[in-house]
Amino acid sequence: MGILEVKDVNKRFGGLQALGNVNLSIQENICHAIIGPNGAGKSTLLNCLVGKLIPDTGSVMFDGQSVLGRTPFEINQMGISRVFQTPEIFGDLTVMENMMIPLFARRDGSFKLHAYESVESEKELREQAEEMLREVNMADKRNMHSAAMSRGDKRRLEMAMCLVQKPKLLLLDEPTAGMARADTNNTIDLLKQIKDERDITIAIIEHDMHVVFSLADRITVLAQGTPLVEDTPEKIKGHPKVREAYLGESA
Ligand SMILES: Nc1ncnc2c1ncn2[C@@H]1O[C@H](COP(=O)(O)OP(=O)(O)OP(=O)(O)O)[C@@H](O)[C@H]1O
Repeated sequence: MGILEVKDVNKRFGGLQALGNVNLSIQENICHAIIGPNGAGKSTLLNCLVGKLIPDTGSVMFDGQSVLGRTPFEINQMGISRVFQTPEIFGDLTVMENMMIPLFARRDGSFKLHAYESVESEKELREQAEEMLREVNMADKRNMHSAAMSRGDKRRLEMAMCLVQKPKLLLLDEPTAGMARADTNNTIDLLKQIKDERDITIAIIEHDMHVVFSLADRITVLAQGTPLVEDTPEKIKGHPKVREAYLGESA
């Protein structure tokens, strides 16, 4: 039994079957990549996991509980954090101010920036933010305005904002999209470090095969809304069905 269990999920957009009978089991504490050609249904699947879309049929269980019918905020509170293609940070705020947002949200149960009662004081939260920034090598940038940072640093900050919530499952939606090679390699190194040092499960959608093969322990190939094959990176590399789905070669 995986930490995330997707069973018989279907999702239609009008006449288009975006997901058809998707079954997926993601095991705890591994990195599981979901790859597939454009339009395969990867983002639709991810959106079904975080409450942004509701499947027409099927079930999505996380850590033994159904995520269906819950809001994205409730799913986040269950322990699922998502990093988007475009970093979702507040450019007008400093790195430290950005870090405090998810911590206040977790403490107060919403994005209220001023709460009267608290279990954890602001000082404790700041210490947690500082510790997290040290872990991702951003402590020296704590007072920097986020808008002024490189794309790689913005991504690093967004990951720190997710990780400080101590998620059990981190969902990454093309984390290196649009990055220069150096920033991509830094992001790979950061994710390897996160994998090695934390009890965390990572699910990643990614087009860059260098990133996928550097990080993934298991790979599911999605084609036309249905999982085609799931295996280790070594087996996936030479799989005839994968070559067919990507390159139009006959198996
Ligand atoms: N909100 C929507 N309304 C209508 N059709 C949609 C919607 N979202 C996605 N689709 C369609 O569903 C199919 C799957 O799209 P999805 O974005 O999940 O694919 P993807 O594998 O993530 O693609 P890419 O790699 O290009 O991001 C596509 O044909 C897409 O056009």
